[in-house]
Amino acid sequence: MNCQEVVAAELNNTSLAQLIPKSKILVVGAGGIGCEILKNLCLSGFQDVEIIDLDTIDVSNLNRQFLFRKEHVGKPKAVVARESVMTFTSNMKIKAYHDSIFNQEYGINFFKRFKLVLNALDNRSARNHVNRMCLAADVPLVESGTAGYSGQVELIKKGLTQCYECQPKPQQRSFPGCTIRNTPSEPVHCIVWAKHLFNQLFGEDDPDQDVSPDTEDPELKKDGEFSTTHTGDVQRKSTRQWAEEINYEPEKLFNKFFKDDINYLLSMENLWKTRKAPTPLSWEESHLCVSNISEEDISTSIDMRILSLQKCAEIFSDTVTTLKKQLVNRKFLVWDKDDKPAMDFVAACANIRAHIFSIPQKSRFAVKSIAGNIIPAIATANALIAGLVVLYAFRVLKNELNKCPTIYLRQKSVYSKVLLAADNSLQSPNPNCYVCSSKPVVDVFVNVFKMTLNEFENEILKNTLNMVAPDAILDGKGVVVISSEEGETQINNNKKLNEVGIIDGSILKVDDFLQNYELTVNINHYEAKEKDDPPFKFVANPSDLKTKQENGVNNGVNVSTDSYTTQQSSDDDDVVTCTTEDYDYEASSSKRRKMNPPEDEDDLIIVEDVIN
Ligand SMILES: Nc1ncnc2c1ncn2[C@@H]1O[C@H](COP(=O)(O)OP(=O)(O)OP(=O)(O)O)[C@@H](O)[C@H]1O
Ligand SMILES: [Zn+2]
Repeated sequence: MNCQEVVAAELNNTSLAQLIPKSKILVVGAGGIGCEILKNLCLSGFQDVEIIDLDTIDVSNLNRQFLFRKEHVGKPKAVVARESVMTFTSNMKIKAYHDSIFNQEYGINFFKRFKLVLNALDNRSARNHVNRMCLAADVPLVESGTAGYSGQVELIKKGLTQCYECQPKPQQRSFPGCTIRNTPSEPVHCIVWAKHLFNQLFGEDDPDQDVSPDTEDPELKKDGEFSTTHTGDVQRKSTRQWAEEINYEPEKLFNKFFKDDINYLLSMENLWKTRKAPTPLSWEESHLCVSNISEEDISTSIDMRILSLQKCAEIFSDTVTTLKKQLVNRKFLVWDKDDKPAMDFVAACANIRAHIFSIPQKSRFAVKSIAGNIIPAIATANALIAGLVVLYAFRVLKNELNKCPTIYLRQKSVYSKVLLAADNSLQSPNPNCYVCSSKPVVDVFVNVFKMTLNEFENEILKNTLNMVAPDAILDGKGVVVISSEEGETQINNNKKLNEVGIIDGSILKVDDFLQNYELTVNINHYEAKEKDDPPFKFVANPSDLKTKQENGVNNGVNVSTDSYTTQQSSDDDDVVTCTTEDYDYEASSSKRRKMNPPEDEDDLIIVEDVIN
C-alpha cells in the first residue's frame, strides 16, 4: 500500500462525524452564497472555520444575505457574518478577516493550514487567484457560483480535476455599481443604467439600482480617503419621491438625469483624468440635435435604426407620460422587454446616456436583446448551490473525490422548472492549461514597438494573465525586465518592449512569487490593423494556433469549447456557459436520456444521481 492508499483507508474508516469537527475550512466571500455556506457549515457541526471578505454590508444585500440586518449596513461582511452565526452556536470557532484574498498575507502557508477551501466569490480575478493559491498549496477547492436561476459547483484538486482556468471563459458580464453610475464605457453599461432608471421611477424600490452619481467610487479616493467635498449619494431623497413631487414632468426629469447629474459627475475630477469626460445634455439642446444618423433611412425598420437624440428625447417624454398613467392604481410596474413603452423608455434613455459618454448608440432591437439578458440574484439558487458545496465538502473529507463531478443548476426554459444535473465523471486537467500544467506556456501577440513595459505588466501580466506581483526575465539573456521589488525596474516603465530587447520571438520567464506560479511567455509581434482589433491577444494553448480540426483542446470535457464562444454575450461569469440545452444534448448523447415533462409537481428535477 502506498502512502496515499494508507491515508485513503484511514479516512474511509473514520466516520464523517469525527472528521467534521477537526477539519479547518476557509470560506472566501461572505455574500449571497458565503452566508449560506457559513450557516450550513455551522449546522453540520464544523467547528473550525475562517472567513474572509473585503466588503462592507450594503442595504441591497439585505434581501438575500440573511446573516445581515439593517443595523449592520456599513459594517464588514465577514465580521458580521461571524457574529450572526455565533448567536446560534456555542462550540464553533470562526475567525473573520475583513480583507481581500489578494493580500500578500494570504500566501501559500496561509492556504496550507486548511483541509479545504470553499469559494463564494463574485468575480473572475479573485476566483483565478484562489484557484492558483489552492493549486500551489495543494489544498482542494470547491468552487461555486450562481447567475439568476443558474448555478454550478465544481471540485478543483491539483492533478486530478480541471482547474478554474483549464478552459477559456466567456467575457465577464457583471458590472461594478460605479461603472454603471459614474463611468460607463460600453453600450451595455448604459442599458443597465437605463433599466435601473426605469425601476427607480416606476418599478419596485431597490437600493441596488441607484442611478445617481456614486460618490463612494474607489477611484475618488485620495491617499486612501474620500475627499470631503463629496459625501454620500448625491440625492438623499429617493428618485421616486422626487419624481412624484414634480408629477413626472418629462423636461425636469430629463434635465436632472442627463444634465445636472452629469455636471455633478464632472465635478469628480479624478474620474476624468484618464478617460474622456461626458458632455451634459439639456432638454433644449436635445431638441436642437436634429437627425444625426440613419434615422432618415426609412428602408430599415424602426427597430433597426439608430435614432436621433431629438427622437430619443421625444420617446422619453411620451413613454414617461404613458408609464406614469400605468402607475395609477398600481404600486409599481415590472419591467418587461416585451412591453412597448417600457422597452422604448429603456432604449431611449440608454442611447441618450451613450451619446453623453461618447459611447456608440444601439438600435432598439440591439438594446432589447442586451437588456433582456441582465440577470438578478436569486436567493433560492444561492441556497441550493451552497447546500451542494457543503455536501461536496463532506465527500472531500471522506476522500470520495471521484463522487464530486461538476454539478449544474439550470432553469428549464420550456417547463419553467429548475434542473440539477452533473457531469458523468471528474474532468481531468487540460494538459495545455497555462495555469495547472507542468510547464505552462502562453503566446502573446503584441506590438513590441508601441507597448510600454508598464502596459505589458499591468494589462497583460496582471489584468489578463491574473498575476499579482510578477517578475519577468528575458530568457537567454538573464536580464530582469520587470521586478516585483519596488523601484528595481522602474526605469523600464515607460520604455517600449523592443527598447529592453523584447522583440518578435523573445521568450520571457515570468514568475509570481505569491502564487508560486511560473509561466513562459512567447512574444509575437503583432500590429492591430482594423479599428476594432484588440491591442494585444494571447493564446494559451499552442495547438490553438493550428487549424480547428487539428485542435484537440477538449480532451473529454463535457461542455464543448464551442459553447464557450458561441454564447459569450448571454451568460454571466459566475457560471460556465453550458445551458440546459447543452446538457440535454450531452445527456441524451451519452445516456440516450430524453428530458420529458415531469409528471410530479416538484420544482426541482434532479437529472442524474447528483446527490446520492
Ligand atoms: N478579492 C476578494 N477578497 C475577498 N472577498 C471578495 C473578493 N472579491 C469579492 N469578494 C466578496 O465575495 C462576495 C460575493 O458575494 P455576492 O456574489 O453575493 O456579491 P455581493 O456583492 O454581496 O452581491 P451582488 O453582487 O449579488 O449584488 C462579496 O461579498 C464580495 O465582497
Ligand atoms: Zn488548469
